[in-house]
Amino acid sequence: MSGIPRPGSRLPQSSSSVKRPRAGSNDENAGQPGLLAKKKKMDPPTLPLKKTSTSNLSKAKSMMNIGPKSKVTQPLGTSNMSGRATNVLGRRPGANPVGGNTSNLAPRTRATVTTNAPVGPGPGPKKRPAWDLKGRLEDMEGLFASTAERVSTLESQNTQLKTVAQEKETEVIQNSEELKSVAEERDSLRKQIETLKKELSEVTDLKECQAKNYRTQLDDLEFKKSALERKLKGLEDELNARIAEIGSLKSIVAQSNATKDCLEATLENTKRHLASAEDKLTELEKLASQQAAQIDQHRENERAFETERRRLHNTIQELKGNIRVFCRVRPLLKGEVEKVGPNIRHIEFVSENSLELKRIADSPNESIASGIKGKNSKYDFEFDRVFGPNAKQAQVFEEICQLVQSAIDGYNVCVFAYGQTGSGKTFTMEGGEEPGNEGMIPLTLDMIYQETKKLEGKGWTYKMEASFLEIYNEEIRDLLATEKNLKYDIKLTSSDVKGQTNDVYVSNVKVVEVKSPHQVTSLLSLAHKNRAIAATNCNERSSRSHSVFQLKITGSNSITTESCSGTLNLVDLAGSERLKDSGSEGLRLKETQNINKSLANLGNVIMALAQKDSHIPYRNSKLTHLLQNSLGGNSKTLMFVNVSPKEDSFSETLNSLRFATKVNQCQIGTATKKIK
Ligand SMILES: Nc1ncnc2c1ncn2[C@@H]1O[C@H](COP(=O)(O)OP(=O)(O)OP(=O)(O)O)[C@@H](O)[C@H]1O
Repeated sequence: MSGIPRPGSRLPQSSSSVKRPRAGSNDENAGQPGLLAKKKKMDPPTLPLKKTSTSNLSKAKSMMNIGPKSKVTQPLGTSNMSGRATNVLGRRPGANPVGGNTSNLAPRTRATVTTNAPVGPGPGPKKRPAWDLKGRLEDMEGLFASTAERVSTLESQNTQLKTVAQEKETEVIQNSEELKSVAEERDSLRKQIETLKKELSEVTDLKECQAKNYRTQLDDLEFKKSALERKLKGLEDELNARIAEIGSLKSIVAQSNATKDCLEATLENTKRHLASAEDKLTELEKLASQQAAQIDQHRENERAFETERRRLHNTIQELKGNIRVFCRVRPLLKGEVEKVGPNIRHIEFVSENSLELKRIADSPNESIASGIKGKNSKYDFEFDRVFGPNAKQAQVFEEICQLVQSAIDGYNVCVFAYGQTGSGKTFTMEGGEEPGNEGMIPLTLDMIYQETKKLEGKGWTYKMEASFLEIYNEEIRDLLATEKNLKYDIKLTSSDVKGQTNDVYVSNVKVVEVKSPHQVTSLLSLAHKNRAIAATNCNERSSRSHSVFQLKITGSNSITTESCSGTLNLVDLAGSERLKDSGSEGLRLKETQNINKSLANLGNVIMALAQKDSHIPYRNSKLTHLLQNSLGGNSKTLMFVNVSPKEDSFSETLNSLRFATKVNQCQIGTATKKIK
């Protein structure tokens, strides 16, 4: 900056003391390189001006001869060196500018002159005496002339200075404008700084907020990272396991490859064998077709053998007699053993088909029935088979299975169980409750199923239809009935084209097709239930009625076109005790009379058949009427005579055995097979 002080600023001590702003100083322009640069551009013309101004001032001083010892209190054109605020021309603010008005200057100069103060440099002219007016005038004129000269010089200097001042003023104006623009710029910069600070604080807040978010996110990410690390660990473990698995699989693959090679070799070998086997197969097929023809021939023969077997079987049965009698003595029951001991003293089992009934002298409670010999008397009986108390159900069934075979072959078969109450009839026919004690009915069904299954291979198909009846007081009841109050009548139906009335059937009776042997169990339990409903005591009821289980077996052969039909009757007769011994009266008397009548009629029918009577009294009782087709020429009959082992039943046992003997002595014609 030039030596011209800014308005309001301190006047510098000397030109040399004028401080230039340095970069990095505290001057307000410091740090504004743009402005400094501007100033630097402006400075070069200012610096010479300063020198010029200083030298001009010195010149002016010397021209005015103003020295330090001058008594002029306000020397013109000098600067106030005391440091008080003056303008560049040494004037104080408000003083007249130097050279601005010479008329103002003159009086002052004159005033100065009047003070006789030495003017100009040097020792000055010698003081003239007061009287030397001329000299003093000359001095005054010389002084005036020099003063005028100096005034003109000063005026020219003043003009110069004015120019300079104008320039400076212009410069000052420029500078002040510049300064203003700089200040404005500074203000705007300050505003910008404020704005920036505000923005900075906002940004800082934002950053903090973001940082917080980032920290939260970082925490989340840390958590996820640890979770992922754990997962990674798990995956690594799994990977290791997989790698191990792959290793083992590789070894398996290697083994498999080895096996595959081996198998391929085997395959090749097998192919060779196959080729030879195919050749053999062709031979075998030839052989097989030959054998198939042979098998057909064998089957044909077998069917012929089967027919022949049936014929021979029937012949054997005929030879054995169409009525056969088996005697079965049941074991002593637990309570009976406790009373009389384990031994059956009065029955001796002589052989497989004979027994001896002895009257024991000390036998308790035994009344002597009519026709019974005295004490210690013996009665021998012979039957087709005698079973002792140890005979098992299966053993008994073995003997009757021939008859069951006959029923399958198309014969009508009738199996009776005859004997006094409690002698074991129901046990024999239906069986006991324990497994292995199944009676003739379930065992028969089992056998029929097995046999018909075998016969399927020979072209036979069979159908089994069962019904279960009870004859109580000469009335028929259906033990399988699901409906009540139905009327049951015995009827005959024509079974052939000639219109002969052969088949006996009961109206309204329920006929159930039996498709499995197990079904018989449910049929037997239904029959028991229906019996229990009919009487408060089932056992009592069962001993007072005849029960008839009928199984109609029909078969047809698709190869031979044969067909057959047989009916198997398994009859559990009512107790055969004598009327006078039972002491019956009322309903019981009627029951006993009916039982005895029907049993007697059964005997009569058998006798009539044996004697070949023209009239067979089937219709005299419901039982014989119902069994008409199963008693006679075209049927086979087996009677079980069941015997109680109790000594006090001696008379009843004797009667039963006598009745059975009579039946056993009968020869009832020749059985005929119902084959179409
Ligand atoms: N062979 C046997 N082995 C073992 N127990 C038998 C045998 N026979 C019969 N019983 C038993 O003797 C008792 C009488 O038999 P069951 O009821 O069969 O006689 P029942 O002649 O049918 O009599 P009811 O005329 O009263 O019907 C039953 O408890 C039965 O279990």
